[in-house]
Amino acid sequence: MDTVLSVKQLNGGYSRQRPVLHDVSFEIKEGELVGLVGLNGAGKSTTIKQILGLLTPFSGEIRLREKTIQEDKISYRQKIAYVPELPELYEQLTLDEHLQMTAMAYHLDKKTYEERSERLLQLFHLEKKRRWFPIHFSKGMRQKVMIMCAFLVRPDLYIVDEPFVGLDPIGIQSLLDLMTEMKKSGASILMSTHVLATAEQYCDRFIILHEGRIAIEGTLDKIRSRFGDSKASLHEIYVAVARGETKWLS
Ligand SMILES: Nc1ncnc2c1ncn2[C@@H]1O[C@H](COP(=O)(O)OP(=O)(O)OP(=O)(O)O)[C@@H](O)[C@H]1O
Repeated sequence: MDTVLSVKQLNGGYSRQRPVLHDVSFEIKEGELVGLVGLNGAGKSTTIKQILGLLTPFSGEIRLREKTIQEDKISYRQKIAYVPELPELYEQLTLDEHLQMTAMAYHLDKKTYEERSERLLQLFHLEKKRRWFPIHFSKGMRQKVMIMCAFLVRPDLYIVDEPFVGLDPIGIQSLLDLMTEMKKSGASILMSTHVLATAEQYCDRFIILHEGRIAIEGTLDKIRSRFGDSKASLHEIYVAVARGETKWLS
């Protein structure tokens, strides 16, 4: 499978005097769902901001389909869809208008837009709310709008930041089903989450960040074998390592 995202020896953060990320390297291939895991402040959101191009690496590089953001900013950005942890909607646009604006930004044709948006509206049970403004939405409904916008465009890479907090069980399952479907069609997904039991079921691989460095990376089987317990859950391994009860495994 081709590599979609390549992060090499990334040092980054908000000020050069106090970098947050230290020598972070990983790849995501086509069709992979990779879980980005770590305690509060470990550097997950900072990693995501670096990939999105909201922060510039102090050193190292990030390539999406072999190109850095500097080489072609527009095409780089169009290959990514981002679902933020906190929904950011335009208060003056209806749900329909959010979807239309996304379709325009990503140059979707009318037929594709109509087919995909209908399906997403049904899946997230929001068909009746298409003319509503965000002020009338609950937090979970706002989150669903962001998810629908991301899945409307079908990019090479989805970046999903903590999707499981705030969604109802049907919303969570719909999102998991969509991610599985997109993976099958070759899309790559980087998902940051604290909900390790769900991550364990759905992610192909994990990147565990601790204090801005990759502490462990690999499939659950690989992580279990390094931990020395073939039945341990990701949660158990992560808690033991983060509490310093066992040494880091990489
Ligand atoms: N805007 C900012 N300016 C300066 N430092 C920041 C900023 N945002 C985060 N940091 C620092 O960067 C480090 C990593 O934070 P980050 O938000 O990447 O963690 P996280 O793993 O996403 O945590 P959480 O699980 O709490 O969302 C922390 O030490 C934090 O204080």
